[in-house]
Amino acid sequence: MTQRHQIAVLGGGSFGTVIANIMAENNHDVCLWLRNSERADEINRDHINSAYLPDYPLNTNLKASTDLAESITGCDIVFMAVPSSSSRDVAAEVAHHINDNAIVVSTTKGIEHDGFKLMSEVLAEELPKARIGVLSGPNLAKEIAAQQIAATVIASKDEELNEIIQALLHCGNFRVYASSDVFGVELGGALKNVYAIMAGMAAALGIGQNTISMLMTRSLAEMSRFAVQKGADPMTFLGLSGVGDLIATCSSPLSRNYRVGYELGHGKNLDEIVAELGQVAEGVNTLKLLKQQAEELGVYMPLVNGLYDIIYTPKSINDVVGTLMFAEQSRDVEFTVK
Ligand SMILES: NC(=O)c1ccc[n+]([C@@H]2O[C@H](COP(=O)([O-])OP(=O)(O)OC[C@H]3O[C@@H](n4cnc5c(N)ncnc54)[C@H](O)[C@@H]3O)[C@@H](O)[C@H]2O)c1
Ligand SMILES: O=P(O)(O)OC[C@H](O)CO
Repeated sequence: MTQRHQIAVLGGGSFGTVIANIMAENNHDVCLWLRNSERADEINRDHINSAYLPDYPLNTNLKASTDLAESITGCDIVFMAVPSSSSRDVAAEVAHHINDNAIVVSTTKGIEHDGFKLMSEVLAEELPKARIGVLSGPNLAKEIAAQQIAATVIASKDEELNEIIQALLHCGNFRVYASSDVFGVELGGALKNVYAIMAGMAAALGIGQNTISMLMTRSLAEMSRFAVQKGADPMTFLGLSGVGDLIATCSSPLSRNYRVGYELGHGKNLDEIVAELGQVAEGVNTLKLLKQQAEELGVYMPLVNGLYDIIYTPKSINDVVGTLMFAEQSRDVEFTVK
């Protein structure tokens, strides 16, 4: 018989709710921590999170709480599913209540403003005794909630942690692969959000399949070039957390980042789009950080620069496309060419 774990999932948005529910279905004790007491009451009473996933019935084993101490105390596993802008603050609070050597898994696909830190790095600083992992992959929460088949990656150097998380989340429609490349898995999840904005914008302009293929493939090349410069293994980008998530997010209106791009492509203002979305589109923040970091490292990232120019400078989409198409002739898959 598999061990029954006591688990807290921090963040009651769409992804937090979905993973919490899978683990509750797998017969673990799961508490979803969220700030909104009406939503917590609704989950406990009606077993639904109507604000995020109104058609997704929740397992009656899944409890919700607005009390962080109550949610975490005694847990051996904690999942972080809050936006990157809140991760450090939440982790600092978690530090007061968490068991030594508990497992903490980040699901957040974003980058911290100061120092270009990924969330596992933030967690390691705030929770130095925790065993840390990262969960990332092509995981549009609404598709998982609709019981569509999906897969993800758990990444940690701690092989036992990987095995525990694989067993926790595995079910008939969700499969978990393992990796030891924490940095590569996490970086892929954060970077692809930027290219999803671009893909959404392109979709709004009615582009064809050749153009879509070019955009996605050159996005992967650009991400990989950046990753190599940061010391990451570009091969990880060929997996689910890299190209897999890039395809999902660049192809689906269920992605918030794609939707931001789609509205931009229709001429809407960014601030208005973000306010109307009401959920986190991490790519908006990541774009600025990525452009700055690429400049500091001297990495050539024409797609990132072009998107930045369209959003934050008076340059039009046509100006940027013109610049990209007449850039110096280049090699394909050049990041592997020595
Ligand atoms: N939705 C997906 O398909 C998906 C899949 C995989 C990973 N992710 C990543 O997971 C993270 C969360 O995504 P999501 O889809 O659940 O986002 P979301 O916007 O649906 O939910 C985030 C939740 O966190 C809450 N929150 C924000 N700041 C908080 C704070 N300081 N304390 C407590 N709660 C706070 C928000 O109120 C919201 O309920 C993102 O980084 C995202 O990239 C999302
Ligand atoms: O809705 P998005 O754009 O944050 O994308 C969600 C997930 O990252 C898809 O894997």
